[in-house]
Amino acid sequence: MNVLELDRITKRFGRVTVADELTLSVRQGDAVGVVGPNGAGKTSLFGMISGDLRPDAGEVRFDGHRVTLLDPSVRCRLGIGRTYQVPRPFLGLSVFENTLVAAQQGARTRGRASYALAARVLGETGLADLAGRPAAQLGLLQRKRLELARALATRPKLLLLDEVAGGLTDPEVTELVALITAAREREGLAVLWIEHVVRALTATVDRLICLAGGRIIGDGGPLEVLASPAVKEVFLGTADALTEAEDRDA
Ligand SMILES: Nc1ncnc2c1ncn2[C@@H]1O[C@H](COP(=O)(O)OP(=O)(O)OP(=O)(O)O)[C@@H](O)[C@H]1O
Repeated sequence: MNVLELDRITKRFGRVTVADELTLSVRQGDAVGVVGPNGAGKTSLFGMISGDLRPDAGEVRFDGHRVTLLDPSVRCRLGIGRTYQVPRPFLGLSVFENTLVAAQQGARTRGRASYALAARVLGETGLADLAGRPAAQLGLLQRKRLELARALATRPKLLLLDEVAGGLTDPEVTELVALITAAREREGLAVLWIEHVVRALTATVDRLICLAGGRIIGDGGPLEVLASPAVKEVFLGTADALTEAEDRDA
């Protein structure tokens, strides 16, 4: 069953087209990577799924609902959780409080249930020992973990990850991949993951799409998509980086 359907969505900013009659389906439990050169429209695509951005035309359907015109908070309660490229915790709140807000507002839990959910997610994301620390005092990996914890605490059916591996060391990427894989296995959630760290994607996803100019120019198994001439062409300057990542993973 499809959890997400984008039906010919179009979005333009002046002369820049970030989605050009883009059609995409994601099935329940799928893990789909999203790559594309800078400015391809990846983050805008997430915005139209999460509700931060409205398409000019086309429809977004989630879990049987037409959500195209719904606010982000409503979509979140329906089961769309997302992380942002630049983590957005409430800096004045502790790690636990940040996660609790997500459990209450996103998953609509109350009282003891919300405390239990927040505590469980902090355990799963390796943040339990930092529960009382103000978010402002966290390092990069810990902020990324908190971003993930906040998204998971909304109990999503679809998790949108926007470059959660960027800026991390190799062992940190491995830890993050394990964490995301475990969350998928436990919750059966679908994942859409924008990532420049291709190694993280190839280790996690079953399917990769490549965006360029607001269109999908590659869709299929990760290695097959990365090897396609159309995808290599749009990456020109970074083609070597992609090949190196493939070689490392082989
Ligand atoms: N709110 C906005 N107003 C005007 N232009 C925008 C807006 N949001 C995005 N754009 C433009 O749309 C294009 C696509 O941006 P988007 O962030 O979706 O790309 P991306 O594929 O996520 O890029 P990156 O890999 O660099 O994060 C860019 O040229 C960007 O400048």
